[in-house]
Amino acid sequence: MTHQALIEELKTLVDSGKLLTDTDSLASHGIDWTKHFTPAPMAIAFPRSVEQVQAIVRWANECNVALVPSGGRTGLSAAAVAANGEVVVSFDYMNRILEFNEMDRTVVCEPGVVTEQLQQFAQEQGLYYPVDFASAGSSQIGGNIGTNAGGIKVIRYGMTRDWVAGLKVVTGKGELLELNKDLIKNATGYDLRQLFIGAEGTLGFVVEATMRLTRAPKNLTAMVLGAPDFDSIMPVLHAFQKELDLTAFEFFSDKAMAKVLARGDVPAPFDTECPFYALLEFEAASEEVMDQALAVFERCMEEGWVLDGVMSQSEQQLENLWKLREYISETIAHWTPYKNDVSVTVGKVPAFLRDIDEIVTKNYPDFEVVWFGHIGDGNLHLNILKPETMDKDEFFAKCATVNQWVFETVQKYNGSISAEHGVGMTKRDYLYYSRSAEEIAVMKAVKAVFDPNGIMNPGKIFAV
Ligand SMILES: O=C(O)CC[C@@H](O)C(=O)O
Ligand SMILES: [Zn+2]
Repeated sequence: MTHQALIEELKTLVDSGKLLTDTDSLASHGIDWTKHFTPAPMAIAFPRSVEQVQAIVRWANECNVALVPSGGRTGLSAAAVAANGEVVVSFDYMNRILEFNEMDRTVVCEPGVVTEQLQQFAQEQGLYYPVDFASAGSSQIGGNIGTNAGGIKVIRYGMTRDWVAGLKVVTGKGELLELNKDLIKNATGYDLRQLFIGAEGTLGFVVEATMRLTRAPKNLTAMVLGAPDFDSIMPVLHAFQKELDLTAFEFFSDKAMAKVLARGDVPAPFDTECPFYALLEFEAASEEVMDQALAVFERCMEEGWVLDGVMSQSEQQLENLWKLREYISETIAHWTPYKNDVSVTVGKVPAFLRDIDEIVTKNYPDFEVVWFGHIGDGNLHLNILKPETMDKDEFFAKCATVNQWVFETVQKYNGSISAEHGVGMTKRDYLYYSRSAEEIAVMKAVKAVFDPNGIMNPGKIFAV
């Protein structure tokens, strides 16, 4: 079938005007936030119903056309990039909240519901959807499920996986499966819902998700603390966790802070300059909790783990302190960073970070290295900034040579080469550092069951 004939047939499967092939749409919907792939999709389809998604999948099987799922396109591993003539299936028009079950505290969402839309809906019901990150204003629930998105509240609330009560999926064969039926208890064999979470659209499309909500936190209060060295950060975490249930524990280096402050729209937390900063958050539900937090803070100062600190006294101050952390990724995007998103168990973080820092300092003497991340979960974001004058391809090639040592260290510590950004195309060649050959073989076999013709997001997680 000719290219034009394929497009004409596909057009009949979606509502009128909901198949786009103009250059701008192909460029914008064929890519995510990774900047090193050239988008080249065949078309962008915008289904409005489960039936339309099924029709697209059946058509793709018949015509042997690959499909790429597309949500808010805020991914950082190129899992939603269409660079090989695929049809992008965008969920922008399947974005309704369908149902709220008060007794179950669940919300039934179409996959295109934006994370912030769900957070706001929860708030209107006096409840809370706790998975949160800087891109919550654009990312969609379907994409969050596809990548098992984490973010800034994982230390207390876990990952997206922990909030999915049930899923409806269209497999790579076009079948509609209803997974777990929103039950809390269900001991009836394999939990297929979990397979689709973090599958990056390689098994099928999520077409409906029931998400759990929880009690809204009371009087969230943040502290930003300046530390004299990295080794002081983990004792601070330990000291606070002994007394309080933290809702966040993040860290960032002086370089990260300097870039954010240079924007001019975020106030400095205090004057003392420190090499590292921790941002922690807790529910100051009573005077007693507040006193406990202040007592721990004083102890950290006495021990020399903290040089200076500030605590939010209002919503506005809470927001401003969070901006210091949440603006980092967007701010450093200007330097086309080479990204790593690695994790180890929390107890191994100090030794692991020291080893990795040694590797990057030795190998990137001329590059700026920016450390930040969700250190309370053992998740570190290592960003290497491109010098302004260096060519992009040369820079990425240079960074890729150092990967081997970084990932060997990850493997040595039994860590993960992708903590929360997924594998996509950017990390697929390194998957074996985190998953055994047997595991990868099982994953491929699972894919073949749900997607025998290999039309679902090929080339993501593993090469085709
Ligand atoms: O840009 C990054 O490396 C991390 C992005 C995001 O996961 C964050 O924690 O801000
Ligand atoms: Zn992150």
